[in-house]
Amino acid sequence: MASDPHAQELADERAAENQYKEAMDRRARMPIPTQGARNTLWTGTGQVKLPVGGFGQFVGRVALVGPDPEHLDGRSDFYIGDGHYELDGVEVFHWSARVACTFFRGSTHHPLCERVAVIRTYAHRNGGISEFYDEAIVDDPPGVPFRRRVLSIPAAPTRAVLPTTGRSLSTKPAAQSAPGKSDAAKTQPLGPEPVKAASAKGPGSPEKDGLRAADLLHARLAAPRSDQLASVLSTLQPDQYEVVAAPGRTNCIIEGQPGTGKTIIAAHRAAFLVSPAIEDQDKPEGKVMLVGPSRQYSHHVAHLLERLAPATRDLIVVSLQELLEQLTGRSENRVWGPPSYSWQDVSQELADFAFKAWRRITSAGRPKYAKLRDAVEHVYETLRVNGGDRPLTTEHEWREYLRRLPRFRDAQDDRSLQPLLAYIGGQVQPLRALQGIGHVIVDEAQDVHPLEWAVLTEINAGGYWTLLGDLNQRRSDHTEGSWKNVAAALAIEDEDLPLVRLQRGYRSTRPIIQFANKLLPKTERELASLQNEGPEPLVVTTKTLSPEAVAQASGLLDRHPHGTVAIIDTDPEPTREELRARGWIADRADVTRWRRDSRMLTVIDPDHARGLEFDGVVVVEPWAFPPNLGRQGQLYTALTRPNRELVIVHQKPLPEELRGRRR
Ligand SMILES: Nc1ncnc2c1ncn2[C@@H]1O[C@H](COP(=O)(O)OP(=O)(O)OP(=O)(O)O)[C@@H](O)[C@H]1O
Repeated sequence: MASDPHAQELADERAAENQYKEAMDRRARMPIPTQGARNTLWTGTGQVKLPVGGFGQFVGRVALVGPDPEHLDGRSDFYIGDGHYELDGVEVFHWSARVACTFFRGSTHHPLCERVAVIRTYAHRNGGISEFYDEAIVDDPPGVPFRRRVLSIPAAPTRAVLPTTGRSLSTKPAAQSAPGKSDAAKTQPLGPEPVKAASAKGPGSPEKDGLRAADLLHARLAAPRSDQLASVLSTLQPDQYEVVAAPGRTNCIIEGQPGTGKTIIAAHRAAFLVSPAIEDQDKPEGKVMLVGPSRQYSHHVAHLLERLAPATRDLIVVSLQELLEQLTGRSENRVWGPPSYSWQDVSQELADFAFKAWRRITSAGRPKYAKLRDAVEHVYETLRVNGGDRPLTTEHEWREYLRRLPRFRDAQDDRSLQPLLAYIGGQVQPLRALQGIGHVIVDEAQDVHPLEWAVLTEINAGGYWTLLGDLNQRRSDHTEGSWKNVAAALAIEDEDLPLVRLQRGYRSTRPIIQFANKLLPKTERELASLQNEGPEPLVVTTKTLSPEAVAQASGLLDRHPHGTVAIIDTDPEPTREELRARGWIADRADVTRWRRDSRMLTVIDPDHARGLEFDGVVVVEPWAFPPNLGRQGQLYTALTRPNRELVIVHQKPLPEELRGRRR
C-alpha cells in the first residue's frame, strides 16, 4: 500500500480534508468573524465579508497549466469546498464563488477558466473521502498537476503507510518552489492517469455529451436513494451549474422530462443565491423563496439545503400548500374536494375581482375588523354578491359564477376556493415573514394555477423568478398550458424569460422511461437516460389490489434493502388497511410513511408524490388516475418516480397506451 502512489495521494487528500474540517469546526465555534477574504476571487470586490463557513468537505480541486501570479499568488492549484479557507498555502474556495466555474466547467466566466489543466472530483463515504477522479482538460497536462502538500511520503515499500484520518499536516507550505519544478514534479503522476474530459461539443450520445466526473456520476445514480435529496455538488454537470449560478436578478424557465434534475437545480440554485460568497451583482435584492408542491417535497430537499445553505435567514422553503394554509389559516386536512371544479375557481380574473372588491371596501379608509378572518369574509361576501349595487363585473359568465359561490363558512372548507381565500388573505394582511423577497424559485411550476401565480406575484412584487417544470406532468386542465401563458401571468416579456431545456435523464432507467413515455404523444417521447440497464417494468393483473400491492412492495424492499420503496395509489386507504392488518404502523408526524421492524414504506397519493423519488415503486390501478386534456399527467408522474424498479398492479384495464406487457 505504502508504495502505491495513488493510495498515498488519497491518504494525503484525506488528511487535508480532516484539517479543513477541523478549521471549519473551529470557525463555527468562533463568536465573531475575524477572517475576511484574502483576495478578490472569493468576494469579487476585495472587501472583507463574513467568512463563509461550511462543514469542511472538499468538492473538488483544480490544477492550472502553470502558476498564476495574478489571482493565486503564484500558485497553480486550489480546492473547491463548502467554506473559504487557506489550507497550508492552498486556497479552498467556496463552491459558489465565481472561480468555482473552473471546476464545474460552465461556460467560461472567470479568467482562470482558460488555464485549467486538470480537475479532480472527490467521492465521499461515511463523511470522508473514499476516492478521487482526475480529468484532464488540456491535451498535455502537467506530470504532477496537484501539488502535494506532504512530501515526506517515503518511496520505499517497507516504510509506514500514511494514516488516512486525523493526520495534522505540516503548516509550512509544502511546495514553495513553483509547481512543476518540485521534486514531485519530476516523478510520474501520483494519481491514476487523468481521464480526458468529454468535450462539450464532441460527438457522442446527447445524454453523455459534456459529462464531467462521469464514473462517479454513474456510481451515484446506481446507488440506493434515501428519502431526502443529497447535495450533488461533486457531480453537478456543466449545464446544471450554468443555471444554478445564473445571476439572481434574472428570470429563467427550466423545462425537462421527469428525472432530468430540475429539483436538484432548484435546491442548489436556492443555496447559491443566498450564499455570502457570491458576487454582489449576482445577489438577488432580497430573500429567496423556494416553493415546492407539498410538505413531502419540503422534507425531500431539507437535508440538501441544511448542508449547502446552513444558518441562513435569507432562504424560505415552503410548499404551495403550506403557503395557502398560512394565508387562509386552514390546514390541508380540513378542506375537501378537488383543487378546482372549473377554470374560474383558480383564474386570474377572480383575483382581479377580489382585488377590486378590497380596493372598494378600503377606498374610504380601512374598516376596523375584530379578526383578520372578518376582513377576508367581508371581501369574499362582496365578491359573492358581485359588489352589490355596483357590480364588479357585468359579464354574464362571471356574474353566474359569483352568484353560485357558497357562503363564506362553507367556502372555508372547500379546497377549490383556498387559492381565492389565500389571495384575499394576502391582500388584507400580507404575511410578515414573506416580506422582502427578491427571488422566487418555483419547482413543479406546471401545476401552479393562475390564481396561485397571482398569490405568488403579490409576494414577489418586482422580484425575479426561476421556474422549473414539465408540462407533460400537468395534473389539471386549469393550470397554464404553455410557458408563454405563465410569462404573461407574471407580467414578464417573453425575451426576459429564457427557456432552458434539460435533456439528460438522471433518475429512471431506460426501460422505465420507455414504458412511461408511451403515455406521451410520439413527438414528445424523448429518451436520454444515463442509466441504460435495469429490469423491465412489471405489470401484474390481480383481483386483490391492495394485498398484491403490499406483496409487491415487500418484494421491492427485499431487493432494495438499503433503498426506498413507495406505493402510489389514487385511493390509498385500502392499502393502508392492508398494512395495518400486517402489523405496519403509520408514522405520526407523516402518515405517508409506514414502518414495520426496521422496514420503511411510503404509501402516497399521486398529488403528494410529485417531485419525490424511490428505488422501487408500485403504481396501483392506473385506470383510476384522472386524465386531463386527454393526457395522463398524474399517471405519467407516478410511473416516473422510481429510480430502478417499477411494478404496476391493476384490476381494471390499463390505459390503451400501456397495454402490451403483462405477467
Ligand atoms: N449532477 C447530478 N449528480 C448526481 N445525481 C444527480 C445529478 N442531477 C440529478 N441527479 C439525481 O437525479 C435524480 C432526479 O433528479 P431530480 O429529482 O432533480 O429530477 P426532476 O427533473 O426534478 O424530476 P421530476 O420532474 O420527475 O420530479 C435525483 O436522485 C438526483 O439526485
